[in-house]
Amino acid sequence: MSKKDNIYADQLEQVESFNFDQKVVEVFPDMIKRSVPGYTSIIDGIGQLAKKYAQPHSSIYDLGCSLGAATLSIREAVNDKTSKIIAVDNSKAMIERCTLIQSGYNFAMPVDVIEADISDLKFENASFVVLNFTLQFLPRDQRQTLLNNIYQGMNPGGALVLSEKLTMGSTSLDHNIIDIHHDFKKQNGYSDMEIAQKRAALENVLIPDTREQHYQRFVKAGFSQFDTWFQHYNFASFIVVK
Ligand SMILES: Nc1ncnc2c1ncn2[C@@H]1O[C@H](C[S@+](CC[C@H]([NH3+])C(=O)[O-])CC(=O)[O-])[C@@H](O)[C@H]1O
Ligand SMILES: O=C(O)C(=O)Cc1ccccc1
Repeated sequence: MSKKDNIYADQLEQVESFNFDQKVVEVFPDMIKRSVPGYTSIIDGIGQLAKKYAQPHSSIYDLGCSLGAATLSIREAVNDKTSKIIAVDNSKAMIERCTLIQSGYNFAMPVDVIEADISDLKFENASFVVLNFTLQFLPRDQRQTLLNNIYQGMNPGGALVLSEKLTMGSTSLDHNIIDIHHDFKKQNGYSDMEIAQKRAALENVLIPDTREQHYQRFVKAGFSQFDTWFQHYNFASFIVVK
């Protein structure tokens, strides 16, 4: 059972930039479910999509795996011991906890949990790649290269699932959707102060793109087929097929 997220519940003298440290690990399942509309549906959907796209004798990548929720969903949905999942995160605290969690399950598909920067990876024989709310934390100038690398290492017929917080640009629509997302967080028990302090912590850390920016990157990397398979407010998930 995950502890309740109260990281921003008290007024802080100075709000530091958000990072995935031990404090966040302890509350992460609670934090992400109360903060990301549709998170549980997306995790379930990733398992279903893996059933369609994961190939035997191939590698499946979960990039920015955190505690490995997507990895678990795939391992549960795809009962194949000939393929393997490589779950990667650059937070030591996340990787330690993720390793412990994954070892507690007895699914057929083996899993390697690795502490690394996803920008340093070389992809090989990939059939299914997951970036579930991770690309938004990568510096903007590294995003295209990562997608190119994934495309290069992907087998024909393979697929990428990319989930992201979107921006609608500097528009009144964007302002209204952000307001609605904050109302969602309030309904899930966060106070106005918690919402404001978390927002400040994420400034310049979580940098959202527009749907068009994502679509342009898919085309530039070489992908020909893609669509939005899920969206709840400004949180969307794309399926991108090679
Ligand atoms: N360059 C990087 N290299 C590796 N990991 C990174 C990098 N940058 C950020 N991360 C990692 O990406 C994860 C983002 S959380 C993903 C949720 C998960 N996918 C889930 O399905 O529950 C999303 C969120 O909290 O909004 C964190 O664990 C970071 O350490
Ligand atoms: O909390 C938010 O406002 C978010 O955008 C999502 C989120 C969830 C967990 C860690 C960082 C960001």
